[in-house]
Amino acid sequence: MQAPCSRSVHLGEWQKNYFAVASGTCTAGQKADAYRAQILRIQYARAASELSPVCAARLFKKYAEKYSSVMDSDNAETGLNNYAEDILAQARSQQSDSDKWKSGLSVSHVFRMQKVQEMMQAGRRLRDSELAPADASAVIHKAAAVSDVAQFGVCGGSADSDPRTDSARGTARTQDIPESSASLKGPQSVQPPPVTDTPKMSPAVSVPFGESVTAKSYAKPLFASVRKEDDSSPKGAGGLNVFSSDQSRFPLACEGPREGTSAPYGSGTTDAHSAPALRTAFSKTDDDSPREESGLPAFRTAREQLWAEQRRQQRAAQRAPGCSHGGVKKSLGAGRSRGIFGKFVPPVPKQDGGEQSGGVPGRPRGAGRAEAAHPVDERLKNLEPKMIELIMSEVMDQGPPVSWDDIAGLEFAKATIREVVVWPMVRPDIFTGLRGPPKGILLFGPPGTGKTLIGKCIASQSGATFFCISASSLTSKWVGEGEKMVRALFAVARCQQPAVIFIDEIDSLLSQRGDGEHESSRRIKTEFLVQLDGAATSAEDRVLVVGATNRPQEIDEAARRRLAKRLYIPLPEAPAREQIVTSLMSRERCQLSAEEVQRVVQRSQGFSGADMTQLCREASLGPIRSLQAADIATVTPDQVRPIAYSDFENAFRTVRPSVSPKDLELYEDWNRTFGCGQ
Ligand SMILES: Nc1ncnc2c1ncn2[C@@H]1O[C@H](COP(=O)(O)OP(=O)(O)OP(=O)(O)O)[C@@H](O)[C@H]1O
Ligand SMILES: [Mg+2]
Repeated sequence: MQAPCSRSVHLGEWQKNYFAVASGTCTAGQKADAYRAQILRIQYARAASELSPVCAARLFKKYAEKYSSVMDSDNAETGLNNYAEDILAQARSQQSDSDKWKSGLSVSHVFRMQKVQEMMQAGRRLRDSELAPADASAVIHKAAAVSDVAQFGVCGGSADSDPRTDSARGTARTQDIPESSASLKGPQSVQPPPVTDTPKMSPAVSVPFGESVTAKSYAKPLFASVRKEDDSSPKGAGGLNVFSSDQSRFPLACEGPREGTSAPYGSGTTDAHSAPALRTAFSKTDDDSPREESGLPAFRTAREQLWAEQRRQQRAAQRAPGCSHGGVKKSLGAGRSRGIFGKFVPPVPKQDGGEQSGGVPGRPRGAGRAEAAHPVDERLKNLEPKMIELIMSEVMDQGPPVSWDDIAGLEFAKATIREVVVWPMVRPDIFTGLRGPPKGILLFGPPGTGKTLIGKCIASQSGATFFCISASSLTSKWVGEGEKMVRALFAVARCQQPAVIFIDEIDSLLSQRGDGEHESSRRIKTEFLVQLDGAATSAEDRVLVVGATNRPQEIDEAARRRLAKRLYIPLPEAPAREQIVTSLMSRERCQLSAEEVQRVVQRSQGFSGADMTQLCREASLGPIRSLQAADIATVTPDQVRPIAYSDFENAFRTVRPSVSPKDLELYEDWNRTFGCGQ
């Protein structure tokens, strides 16, 4: 035994199996285990394209023969002499490679079986009297796996011999059998009986599982013209495990086409083992099940069964070119409904609607125009449908609308965004040439100042198709697919234009390139820059990228250049803080006077918008905290007192500004250096 071409694959297992078999101490069952494991490994390696078809075919043939020689051998010491069907059934139910071979047979229980006892007696009678035919009508059931009977030389035993001791002598004992009872020998040592109508008893022949079969039916010629003798024993003829080593006795077999040469793993030169000639006596069926010409199912060896299954798999693989050989093709996305050869479903629903249109649920607001009948865009044809679906369902905006008034302060930023985003979308005919909108905007500033809020507002107000994606999800959520995702994102956006792609935390996507950078994130960044550069877009494309970050200094200079409009989103000024407090308190029961509101605004100098929101939350809990714990369960909302200034005073004790003056200085520096503000 030798390792397959790809030595790195399962090398340890190969070696283990090799030593197990070569040691000479392992049993036939262990050998069968080892060979079977090798065959499986060859199949796996082939399916994973780790082996060439030629190499796989050669190895498969080799190990199939070895396996078969153990399976089909009637030698008690070197073979299992089991039935092919049973062996394969057990092989199929194997859970994993490490499962050990477990034969359904055991010496102890087989010889206790009544029918086996009857057969043994019949065999002894036969031997003693050298008589023929007759009366032995041993009925064998599935549980009686008879092959071992022959293996243990039952036929050759004397009346008083112990079958267990006989078994040790095995084949040698069978040589004592007189010629007249040649058919009683085990498989491969049996000569086909002459065609005769005289039924002969052959108690030791192998019988298929299932139907009860009278022994007399086994004396019939096997692979020539088989006559069904008894309707009550339909499998009688098919159950014979009789093979001749001298196949010239079967002219049909030799003259028929040599199927072995067309077998997928055939090497072109076939011998009696690799291309079982007897099979040619079978009329071929679609499923490769050998059937006798009488139409009855025929016996086939483990080797034949393996060949047939290989052929079937091969044909199935040819019918479905997307499938790998005998394996499961890995695909992107767990719940993928279509394979790569599945019908392409355009992301843009056609007007006639329906499933076939490829309509994607969860259409966003502001994408109405895109629903007009678009032909399938050429630019989407190279993209994976899964990616497109992901973008349509997960990336496109969903959520409550945000208006410009909901954003306190930030007047310059809001005006700029209106100019850059909204107007060009309303009047694309005016915003052309030099007046054309920038391809990218960067919103930068301390945390919690409303950058994401602005993104949501753009989504609601721009009327453009809005794509919102967190850069971190590109690098973590769609691991390994981020690059494709970026490409798909821009392609879909171009098809749905005017479109705005909002990328939150863009610094994690476009951070400075460095040595320690992960390969996948470097690829994502490169792809993003290519797309952002407009290399893949035309000048008329109305796709705007809006990035938001609170770490602008980490952004790669190449990316910075492409995000031409860089807007500083600062901490809210006093009027903005007042607006936030007033807006939030207007939704609650609050008794703050105008003067108290001003006091709150003054005390909250240096707070971000998010800090202001947190302050108001904390203050709103004041009335609840003043309740007795026991009252919480029974109090009605009306009984909760309004929010008072004292609650804000308490809140100031716990809520502090989240942005330090030092950090603020950095932002302002960066704004002075790279910002586009006043
Ligand atoms: N200008 C603002 N007007 C009204 N509310 C604001 C404003 N700025 C921040 N907020 C409040 O703070 C919350 C957080 O704001 P947002 O998520 O937009 O901050 P951000 O700038 O994106 O922060 P980060 O940089 O940490 O992502 C908002 O949900 C909102 O309640
Ligand atoms: Mg944010």
